[in-house]
Amino acid sequence: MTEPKYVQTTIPGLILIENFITKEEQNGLIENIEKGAWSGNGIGPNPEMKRRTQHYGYIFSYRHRRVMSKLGPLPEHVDFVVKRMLEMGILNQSPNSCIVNEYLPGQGIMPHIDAPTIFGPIIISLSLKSACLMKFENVHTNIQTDILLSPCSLVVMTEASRFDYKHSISKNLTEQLQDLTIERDRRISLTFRTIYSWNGKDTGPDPPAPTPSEL
Ligand SMILES: O=C(O)CCC(=O)C(=O)O
Ligand SMILES: [Fe+2]
Repeated sequence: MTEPKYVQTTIPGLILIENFITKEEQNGLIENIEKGAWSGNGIGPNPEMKRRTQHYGYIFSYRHRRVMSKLGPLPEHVDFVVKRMLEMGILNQSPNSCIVNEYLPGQGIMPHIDAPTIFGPIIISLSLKSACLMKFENVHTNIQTDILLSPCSLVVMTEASRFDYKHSISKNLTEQLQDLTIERDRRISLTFRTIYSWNGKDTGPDPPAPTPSEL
């Protein structure tokens, strides 16, 4: 089995681990995800989104920029991922939200900071299938840095990388990082977060609306 490997980056607070899961584990996850209910492309709860998503734990509305409802615990097929994150000390508490994103060739995500009023201080993304670049832009200096997200890798945004950098994924069909050329293909990611402004109550008060730049 290929061991998880920590990769050094120049972005403060960013943790990058290649081979966080094996190819077999990736295939098992994809098989389960394909059976799940996709939203987007006209289908609720996020019908306006071109990119398809699946929401585990809580339903998050991108249009309303808030958590809409609680679904329950994360599904069993992601348990081994959470267990490994806890064992490796990446988190000391299980996340209560996981959003699956599907990026077809030509799809990406605009530069944003995940809403700090809604989501906790650690944002984790597990990459499946196609590699892509994630661009980090320092909001104070505007300096941009590309990070390679290879299949089966885990990227963990903490501290400055989580709060002082916007992250984005381009729509480009081909990407270049030094000598490496990436032909973008279908990518699936699982983003693990802790939703803390929801207070664990379905009837709790709405979290404060974040400013557009926060999302
Ligand atoms: O697809 C990813 O790896 C990141 C997704 C993301 O940044 C988000 O949903 O906020
Ligand atoms: Fe994000």
